[in-house]
Amino acid sequence: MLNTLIVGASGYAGVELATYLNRHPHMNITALAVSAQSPDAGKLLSDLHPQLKGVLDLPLQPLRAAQEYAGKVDVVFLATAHEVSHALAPAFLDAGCVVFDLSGAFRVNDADFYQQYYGFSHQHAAWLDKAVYGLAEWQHGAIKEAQLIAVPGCYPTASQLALKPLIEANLLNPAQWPVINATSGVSGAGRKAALNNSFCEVSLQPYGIFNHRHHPEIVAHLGVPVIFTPHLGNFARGILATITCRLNHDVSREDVAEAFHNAYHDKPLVRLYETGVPALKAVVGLPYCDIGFDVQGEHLIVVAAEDNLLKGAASQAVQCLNIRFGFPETQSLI
Ligand SMILES: NC(=O)C1=CN([C@@H]2O[C@H](COP(=O)(O)OP(=O)(O)OC[C@H]3O[C@@H](n4cnc5c(N)ncnc54)[C@H](OP(=O)(O)O)[C@@H]3O)[C@@H](O)[C@H]2O)C=CC1
Ligand SMILES: CC(=O)N[C@@H](CCC(=O)OP(=O)(O)O)C(=O)O
Repeated sequence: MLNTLIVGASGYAGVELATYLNRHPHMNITALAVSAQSPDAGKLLSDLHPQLKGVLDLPLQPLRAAQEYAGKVDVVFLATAHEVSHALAPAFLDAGCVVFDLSGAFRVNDADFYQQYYGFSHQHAAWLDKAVYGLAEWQHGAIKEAQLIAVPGCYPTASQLALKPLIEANLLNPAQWPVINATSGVSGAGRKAALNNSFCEVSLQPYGIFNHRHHPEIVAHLGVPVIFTPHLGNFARGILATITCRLNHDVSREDVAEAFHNAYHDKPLVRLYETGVPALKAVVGLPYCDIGFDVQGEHLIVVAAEDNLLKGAASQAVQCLNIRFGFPETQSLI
């Protein structure tokens, strides 16, 4: 059994992690933590998230110092804001824990990127260097060796799973950058109340045009330029990405299907559609990324759908845990 701590357990991603890890046969949840000043400290997780009543009635503990858990936990999940993960991860890593960070704090190995897109100066270049990007289907070997796994962002997971097979197979015409239009449910913004994610304010709108922090994350890991425009929709969860690309001359529909098949035929958490394209209802509440496409001449439209809190966050983190420790990849997920 591996002892684990979930930091940020009361949040939207944290409660999903707690649910998966609670039913994982090789994991023991040692503690659930929130901030030292949290108004929820001392409450049961199941008081805040009643779907866990009688299932997981552990209290939320205020996290005063990471060192309190040294020697007591083997694995730490950080489901915390980027700055919080940035501050906490090194202490857990120095104590020998394997850390799965759901934030953006260790995803891109470029210190300037953090100043520009996250508004803080990165202080842990050595850990940034060692961190492995946890895009599970593509990083199996590196994840197995890693002590710090930076779980990808929600939009970057859907976008990269859709585009990477096409890029690897050299099917895309570089003269036209892939155009990613993706819509997320409001849970993508976390559980804290804010005017811009309150019920009456949200309709359907693009945001972060040309400057969302997931754009450089996608480009850094795909290795090709893209146009990325996120949208906020008036539903709770799910991301649907519609991606328009230009194929190289003479690339057929069959070539596209073969590239996806080669990439994912043995990957249980990516589901390919032989015809049609996915809708959110196929993936909400589930740990899959579903991918479908259509071709007209040299034009290709790929659609990828996932639950932002699951394949876009918590289930991918647990998938990475399973890979890291040699458990079946879908253990506790399906
Ligand atoms: N929501 C999503 O779709 C996705 C989220 N992510 C990333 O996952 C992380 C968590 O996101 P999400 O669950 O949405 O966020 P939430 O705002 O819902 O939850 C944040 C959690 O962190 C806790 N917390 C805040 N400050 C501290 C602190 N100093 N020490 C310990 N715990 C703290 C909060 O509790 P309290 O404030 O009471 O202390 C809460 O439990 C973020 O980095 C986010 O970017 C990644 C992919 C998708
Ligand atoms: C709808 C919404 O607000 N989504 C968030 C992205 C989700 C998230 O938490 O960001 P990471 O994946 O980088 O951790 C946003 O656009 O900032």
